[in-house]
Amino acid sequence: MSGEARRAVTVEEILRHNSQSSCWLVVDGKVWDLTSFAPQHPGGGAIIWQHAGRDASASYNSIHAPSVLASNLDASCYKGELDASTVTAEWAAQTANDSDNNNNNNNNNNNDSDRKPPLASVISAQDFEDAAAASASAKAWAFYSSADTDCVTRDANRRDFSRIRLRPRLMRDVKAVSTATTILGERAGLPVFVSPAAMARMVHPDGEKGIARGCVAQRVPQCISTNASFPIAEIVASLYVNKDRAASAALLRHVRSLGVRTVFVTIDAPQPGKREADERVRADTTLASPMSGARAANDSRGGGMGRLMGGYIAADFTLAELGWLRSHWPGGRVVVKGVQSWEDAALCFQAGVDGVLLSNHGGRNLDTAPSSVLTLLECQANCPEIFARPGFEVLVDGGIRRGADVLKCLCLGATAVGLGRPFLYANCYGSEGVAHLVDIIRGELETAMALVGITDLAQCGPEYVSTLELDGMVVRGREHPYAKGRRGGGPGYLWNISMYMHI
Ligand code: HEM
Ligand SMILES: Cc1cc2nc3c(=O)[nH]c(=O)nc-3n(C[C@H](O)[C@H](O)[C@H](O)COP(=O)(O)O)c2cc1C
Repeated sequence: MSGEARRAVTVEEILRHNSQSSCWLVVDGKVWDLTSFAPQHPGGGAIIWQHAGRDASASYNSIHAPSVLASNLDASCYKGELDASTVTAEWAAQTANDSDNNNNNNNNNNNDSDRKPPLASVISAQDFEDAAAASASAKAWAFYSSADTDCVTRDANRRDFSRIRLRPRLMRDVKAVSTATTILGERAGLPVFVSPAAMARMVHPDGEKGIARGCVAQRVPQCISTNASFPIAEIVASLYVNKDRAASAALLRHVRSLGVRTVFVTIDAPQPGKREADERVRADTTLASPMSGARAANDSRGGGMGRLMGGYIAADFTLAELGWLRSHWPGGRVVVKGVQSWEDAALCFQAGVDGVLLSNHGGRNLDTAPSSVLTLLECQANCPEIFARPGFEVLVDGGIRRGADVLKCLCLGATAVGLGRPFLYANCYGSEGVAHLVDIIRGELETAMALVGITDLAQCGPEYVSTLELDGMVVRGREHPYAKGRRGGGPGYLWNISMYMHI
């Protein structure tokens, strides 16, 4: 920052930039010009314009790490230090009103401890979910829990696990049960990893860092979203996501240089879903802040936070570009996340990637897509070869809430499973909550393993599950069993992949 930019800036001057056409705001005593950046803000321009000419520290700090502004904006956007001697009671009071509005509508971390039960009384993933429902802000709860339109797929992800029954084999020695395994070449304490989820800071100031701390000791690998609340270097050692390929390549190089060995490419979000609970909360916020201009961010499909995230996503990343991705990820592993049909799983397998994550984004993008465990069954029925190649991993996420769900996936050929929302919910308690969740899932898995008669994950096999209740829903082959008519021929098989990186 230049010497000139370090000058003291008066409130009177800041107030001259209180509009969309000239938008300055103060964060932690520093004055920033966000005029050009605001329309591209991934969380929407409205939230920034709402604070034009004011102090935005409370709003900013509840979501972002201190370094985000400086590391994403050009140095010329920094205007100097707030001249504290010029702060008037009226300016300070307006700022306080804004923060109250924002905290009520958007953020949290304000005195929620009395609404959460003590951690020691939490004994299941569902208990964590209930604790989050009771203690997170309306905004955070809507963002985390919502899913596309009628939430059919989100709910089926969970329900289909209860439709698969375990088949115990008894009279075996199950005194010593081990859940240790390897996931994508990394030693792991159990066959579970953290699925990437944006904005973990909405329920706890430590955000993804808290999840990381809770996982390291438990040897649970964490997949970090490019929409994380912190710079990546602060988590493993926040990312500004850019859909232009050169920026993505630079991002890959940076992440690789931090020692990250696996990149997950999420393909199931070329368009974000229509998450109505999330959109309704945003609509409420807009109404509460008439000067925000947020209506401009709403279109006929709604303007929730999830929808705004879509601005990041390139909808033209295709199978052919997996080679490009590999060239920018030398020596590392590539996993394709969001596979929802056996045909795409087989294509990824043939393309030579290191694995697929069978996932429907927790039901957040395309409602009525198959539950993830149904996709797993579909792969078994149509392309069993993908389970046989050493080194090619079939991972699953979506609706996994119990150790028994983990066991069912492994018995059906998965090498490991991801949990998304449970980690976000556990993070309401910070890293301690995250570690506690891992303990719970491990304990449930050990019990389920012993009770079906196995002591090591290598012994998992399809003989321990009955899938009869789901078998009628498993697609076989490429063709519809009887619907053969097609108007206009159709485009055949197209692959539309988004460039949405994860490490
Ligand atoms: C260069 C600076 C900034 C960057 C790179 C940035 C980036 C982001 C990103 C990636 C998101 C998440 C979007 C999503 O995943 O849905 C977000 C959301 C958000 N940001 Fe920023 N941001 C910046 C500045 C600010 C400032 C100055 C404020 C305060 C006025 C702010 C307040 C918020 C809020 C409140 C959200 C949540 C959106 C919502 O409530 O719907 N950000 N930002
Ligand atoms: C709040 C939230 C944010 C998410 N953000 C991302 C993301 O940034 N990238 C991504 O690939 N998947 C994202 N996902 C999807 C998860 O990685 C995962 O596929 C899904 O949550 C698994 O389902 P579950 O929540 O039922 O465990 C997100 C999920 C949630 C709930």
